Parts: sequence; C-alpha cells; structure tokens
Amino acid sequence: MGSSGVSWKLADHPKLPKGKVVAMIVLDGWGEAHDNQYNCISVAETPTMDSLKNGAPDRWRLVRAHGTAVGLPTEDDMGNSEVGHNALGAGRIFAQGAKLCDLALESGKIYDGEGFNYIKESFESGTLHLIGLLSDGGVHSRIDQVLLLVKGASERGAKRIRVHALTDGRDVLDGSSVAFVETLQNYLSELREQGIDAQIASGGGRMYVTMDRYENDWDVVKRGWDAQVLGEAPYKFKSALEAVKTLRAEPKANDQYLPPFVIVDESGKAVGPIVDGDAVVTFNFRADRMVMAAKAFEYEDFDKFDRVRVPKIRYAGMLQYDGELKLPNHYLVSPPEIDRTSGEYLTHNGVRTFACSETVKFGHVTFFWNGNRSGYFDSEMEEYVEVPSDSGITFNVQPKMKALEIAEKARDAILSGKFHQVRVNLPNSDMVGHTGDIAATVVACKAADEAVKMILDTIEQVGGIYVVTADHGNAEDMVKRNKKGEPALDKDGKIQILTSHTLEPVPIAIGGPGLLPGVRYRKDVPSGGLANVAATVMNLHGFVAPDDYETTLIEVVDN
Ligand SMILES: O=C(O)[C@H](O)COP(=O)(O)O
Ligand SMILES: [Mn+2]
Ligand SMILES: [Mn+2]
Repeated sequence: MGSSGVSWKLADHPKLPKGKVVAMIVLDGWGEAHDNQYNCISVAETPTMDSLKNGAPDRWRLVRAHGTAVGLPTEDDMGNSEVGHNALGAGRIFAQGAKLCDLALESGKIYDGEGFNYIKESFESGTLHLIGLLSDGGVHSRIDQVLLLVKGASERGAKRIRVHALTDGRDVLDGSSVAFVETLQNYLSELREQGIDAQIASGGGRMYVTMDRYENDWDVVKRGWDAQVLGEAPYKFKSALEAVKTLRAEPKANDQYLPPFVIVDESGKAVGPIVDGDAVVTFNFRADRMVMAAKAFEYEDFDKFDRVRVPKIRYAGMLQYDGELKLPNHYLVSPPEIDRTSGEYLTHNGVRTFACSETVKFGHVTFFWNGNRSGYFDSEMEEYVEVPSDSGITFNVQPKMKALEIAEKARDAILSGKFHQVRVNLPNSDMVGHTGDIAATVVACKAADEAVKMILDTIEQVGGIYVVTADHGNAEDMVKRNKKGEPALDKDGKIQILTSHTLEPVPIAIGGPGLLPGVRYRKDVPSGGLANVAATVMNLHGFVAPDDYETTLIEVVDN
C-alpha cells in the first residue's frame, strides 16, 4: 500500500511478457463511417490505416467513443477529447462534467454548495457575470444549464446579471449562434420584466476570444479580458443579436472567429464591465479552454498580459478545472474524481513513459489522459514533450500541422530505449475537421496516416507493439445528415458542413513484432468502448488491470 492507501502493485499477466515498448497512438477525431464523398478519411490516401484494418481481422475492431460509454448524459452526445482521453487513460467510465452539472442543477444542490454561497455574497451590491460558450454542443458547456443557472441565481438574490457570450460554430453548426443568442436574449428580457436587470454584455467567437488552450496564444484570452472586464472591444452594439447578425454578414465571418464586441447603452457606455464587488462565474464545465481565463481572474501575480485593471471579485468556475492547481479555488459543482489512472499505476510498476503532441493537443495526452491532472506522477519515470503549434492560424491553411515532428519525437523516444510506453496524439483530422474545409481535411488525414507509418516502422525495427486508436469521430463525416442519413440541406438548398465531432465509433488496431502470435480481440466484449483500452494496454505491458477497470479487449490463445 502507498501512503494514499491505494495498493499500486499490478498482478503479472499470466501469458504476456513485460518490457516490450508499446506505441500508443491516438488519432484525434478519426471515426469509422461508410465510404462517401464527405468521409475525408476514406477519400484520403491512408495506406497505413487501411492495412491495419484489412490486414489482421482479429486485431482490428471498433470501440464506442460517445454517449454513456464515455460518461456523457445521453447517447445523443458526441464524443470529445476530454471524455475520450479520460476514458482511455482511466480505464473506467466516470460521470462527466456535463452530467454532474445536470444533476446539480436538477436537484438544486448547486445552490447549497460552497461555490454558490461564496459568489452569492456579491449579489446584494454587485453584478453577477456569467462567461462561457453559448451553444448546446455539450462539449464545453450547454445553454440550457446557463438558463437554469441564471434563473436560479435570480431567484436567490442576484439583481443585476450580465452574460458574456462566446459564439460556437465548432461543436454545433456554423450560424447557429444567432438562435442561441436570441434564446438567451429573450430569456433575459423576460427577467427584466420581473425586475431583474439582466442582459448580454459582451461576446465574440470562441476561437478568437477567451477560449484558447494550453497557452497557445494568450492574445485570445486578452481579447476576452478587454471586452468582459474592461468593457473595451473594437465593435460596439446596442444588442447582442444585432452584433452577431452584423458581424456574421462580413465576408468569410464565422461563429468560431467572430471578433470581440461589447454591448453599449444609449450614451455609448459598456453595459457590463466587471468591477470591484462583482461576482464572476465561468460556466464552461470543461477545463482546457477555460483554465487560462481562470488564471487571469484568479492569480494575483499574473503576467501573461497586462490586465490594466484587476477588479476585486468573487470568482467561481462551473467546475474546478485543475485539481492539482486547485484552480479555481471556488467552484459550483465538484468535478469527477478520476483517480487511479493507468498512467499512475504503470509508473508505480516500473513502466517508463514518453508522451508527446503539439501544443493544441498536448494536454490531451497528459492532463486529460491522467484524469485532469497537471504534471508528472514521477518525473524520473516520465517525459512529456510539447511540439509548439502554429498560432494565429486556422489549421486548414496548414493541414499537415506538426504530425511529422510528433512522429519524429516518438521515433526518437522509441529508439532511445529509455521508454516502455510512447504515447502520442496526432491532431490533424480533428483540428482541420473543425474548420469545415473538406479538401484540407483530406490532406490532414493523409498526413496523420504518414505519421502513423513512421511510428509503426520504428516499432517494427525494435520488435515492439503498437496500439492505434482515436478519441472520437470527426473527419469521417463532414456533413450534417437528416434522419435518413442523407446530407441535410439548408433553406437555400446548400449542404450544411459539419464542423463538429460525430457519434461514430473509432477503430482500435493492435500489432507489432513484439505481440505474441496468439493475441487477438475477444468476441465477448461487443459493446466495448474507449474505457476498455486501459486494461488492454496494461496487458500489453505484461500486467493485469485492477478489478474495477473495464475489461480488457484481448485474449491470448495458444497456437
Ligand atoms: O475544444 C474544441 O476544439 C472542440 O470544442 C472539441 O474538440 P476536442 O474535444 O477534440 O478538443
Ligand atoms: Mn479529440
Ligand atoms: Mn475536436
């Protein structure tokens, strides 16, 4: 037993040896769907992934990557990187932020918690500000939760409410921001009729305002700070609906990248800057794209950009975004307690790990993989390498991204002989898929396939084992579909491009010269999902997973 009371020792696998190097490759946003012109993966030349699928039927299968299989509220919830990598790394299914917030709002427990009581102190004399992504995407936030929270706060004494709305178009259709803003605006005007001074105060596109991640581009967070806190932005409007409609009318504008705007009153004054004595809630439940803003709100000695004015506020996150950093200190709903992850177990059992991606996905194979935990379990046993991403571009202009560089780092790590697990995330199919640019996404898929090839060739050279899988679908379906599965047309008869993830399952292939010939997929785990992968990987390192882990996908037959 360790000091935490957890017994970290894993049992030896009865048949599988230890000490083999295992390459764990996660293709981000790479699902399996039928062949058609909107399936960028099947359109692209992907000989490596094709050969895995066609070469060894006992060692290629699909696993579920959405809905309840990854702890989301319903089967209509598409998968995403957070819940996908959590499941891959933790080997169990945890009720995720979306679900925990639903439960807390439904039961009203959210209003009894420490976080709400803390911000409530400001309701008497200050304004309550709510900042976050306004859509029903369910990846980072959900508008129905925002409306419930506004209602609940107003019933509990909030007299002045300002919402700072980030438009989506990435987890939902581009253009849908107009309807979401309208819904919120209508609801706030109903509240005004009841005597609550509630309105939208600022906004901007999620990829350009506030929601950067992994410190790729602090300017994004600064633009949000300027609009939300200082009340300053290049565009000023009388209403948020007018703002999104007008800004969207610009050529090439889209919801993801709308410029920042503030709402002003008759005299041209911003209606909702954040000032001393106010309360602030960031209502995203997902951490990665809110943690930078949380630092700007919470840290006294913050130096990433000049905040100009730092109001004395009571700040709470919808969730605590980083348990290790205790950030933020106050939060409305407790995050899932994702403990005893496979990474922590393997570290305790002598498995040395190398993990790598480029900036935009770096936290996926480290922070998310390790159950939303920053840093190393044991810096002697692990090395995490971040390849700097390009910033300030949409990745359709650079669809190859850093796939080659990531593969080279993995190759060098494998050849160094220092590591037993070499884990990477290849971002291309996801990041380019989110731009909705089909031609570029095809290039992205090819680039990812080439990177896989380089890593598999290296595994071949050292006699190792590979696992190639994905965290959820994206590039395999780039069009919104009607109930019959046909491309859905908009009112002008044009197909609607799908920038979001999908509900599709993802492939998982295992192989390599280090894998015993008798290893194959079991037939009795037909509904296996991403959470089954951790036990599988533990087996490939020569161990049996803890009893409460989702079962392994493999068996070893004598032949
Ligand atoms: O944050 C994003 O980019 C999207 O909302 C979800 O993509 P990811 O889950 O693949 O990161
Ligand atoms: Mn992803
Ligand atoms: Mn994505």
